[in-house]
Amino acid sequence: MTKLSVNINKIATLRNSRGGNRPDVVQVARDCERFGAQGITVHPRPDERHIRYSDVLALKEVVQTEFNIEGYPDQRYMDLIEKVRPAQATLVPDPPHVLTSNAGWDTHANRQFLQEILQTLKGWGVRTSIFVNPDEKMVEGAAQCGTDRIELYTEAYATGYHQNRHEAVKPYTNAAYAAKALGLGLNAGHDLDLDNLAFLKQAIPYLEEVSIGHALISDALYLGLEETIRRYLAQLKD
Ligand SMILES: CC(=O)[C@@H](O)[C@H](O)COP(=O)(O)O
Ligand SMILES: NCC(=O)COP(=O)(O)O
Repeated sequence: MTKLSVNINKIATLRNSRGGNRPDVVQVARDCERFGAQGITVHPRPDERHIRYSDVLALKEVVQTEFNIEGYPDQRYMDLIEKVRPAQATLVPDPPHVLTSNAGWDTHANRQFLQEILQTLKGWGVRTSIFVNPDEKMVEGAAQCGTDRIELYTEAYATGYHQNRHEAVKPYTNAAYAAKALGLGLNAGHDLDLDNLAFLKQAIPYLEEVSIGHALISDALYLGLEETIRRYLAQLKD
C-alpha cells in the first residue's frame, strides 16, 4: 500500500499572511487524518516562511499517523528532531533561501556528512529518508550512507508528464528498481498532483509513501479538504 502523507506547509503560508491562527495548522492536520491521510509532512525552513518550529512541537502532540519532518540537517533541525522524535526525518539539501526544494542530495560528495547524521537519527529511533534525484548512482550512494529510505524528487516527472509521461517516468522506474534491489524503502514527492499521481503509482507499485502538499492544498480550495484527500487516496489504490 502506498501511504499518502499530506504536506501542510501551505496551510501555514496562508495563516502567516495575516498573522493570527487562521487557518489553524494543528486542526487541519487533525482533519487530514480524519479524512484518511496516513501521514502528515512538514518542512520547517530556517526563515519560517510557513511552518514554524513551534508548529512542529504543537503537531507532535496531535499527529496520530506518521509524522514526517523534512529539512536540511543543520543544528536547529537536528535539535527539533531529537525533541520531537517523528516517525520519519527526510533530509533535503536545500540552501536557506531557495523558493522551494529544487534538487536531491549528491550522496557521494556528502557521504561522510550524511552517514554521521543518519547514524544520529537512527540512534533516536527515527526512520530516515534522503531526498534524491532519479539517478541510480545517487541511489547507490544513499544506500552506502545507511539510510532506511530514499525519497525520489519528482519535479522532473511532473514537468515532463504532459509532454510524454512514458519518457518522464522512465528515470523513476529505473531508480526505484535500483532502490528495491539495494533494500531501500521508497518514497516520492514534489509537484505530484491529481493528474500525474496514478501513472507514477502504476509504474512503481511498491512506493511506500508519497508526500504531497502544494497541489493538494490548492485543489482543496475548489473541492474541499475531505473530497480532495479522498480523490488523492483513490489515485493510490493498489
Ligand atoms: C522536499 C519537497 O520537495 C517538499 O516537501 C518541500 O517541502 C516543499 O517546500 P515548500 O512547501 O516550501 O515549497
Ligand atoms: N516531499 C514532497 C512534499 O512534502 C510536498 O511537495 P509538494 O507537493 O508541495 O511539491
